[in-house]
Amino acid sequence: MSQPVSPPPTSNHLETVVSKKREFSWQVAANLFVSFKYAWCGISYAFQTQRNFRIHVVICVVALGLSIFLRLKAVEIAVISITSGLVLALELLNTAIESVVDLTVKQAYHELAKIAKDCAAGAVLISACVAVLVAIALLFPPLLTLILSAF
Ligand SMILES: Nc1ncnc2c1ncn2[C@@H]1O[C@H](COP(=O)(O)OP(=O)(O)OP(=O)(O)O)[C@@H](O)[C@H]1O
Repeated sequence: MSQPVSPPPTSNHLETVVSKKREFSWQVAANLFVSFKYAWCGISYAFQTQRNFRIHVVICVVALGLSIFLRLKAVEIAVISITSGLVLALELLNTAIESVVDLTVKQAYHELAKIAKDCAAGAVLISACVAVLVAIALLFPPLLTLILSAF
């Protein structure tokens, strides 16, 4: 049994949505500086409320600090920065998705809410595993050399 599907939007409908300058938004940032302020609010919220985000921030700072201390090549520091930044960015998106899901279903159980949250958490997990592998591959050899040279 096929489910009823709504017809695709007409080009006229799309023009209406696009031309009305985000009429569904409660507020739109007035300028670039205000946009940065809201972005910082999001980062600050995640840091205060998400234990995993705090852990990832600490690990990223340690990894970047070590890569500078161990005088890694610029390209290696860039790779560690990219993988670290990806973890933090996905953690923020995970928090955003959690909030939207909670806003939508509140405390009710819904299979689609579970899929959305589980997939968002999975994205963070994959990026974190890749970041750890990259950090081990790039930091471990010079770290081992440094430790062995101390004895
Ligand atoms: N409304 C819901 N309906 C169905 N399952 C839910 C719902 N809310 C949460 N869950 C399940 O509980 C799990 C944990 O929910 P939570 O909101 O803490 O997300 P989380 O991704 O684990 O959070 P964090 O990233 O902070 O650890 C989700 O991954 C999901 O499997």
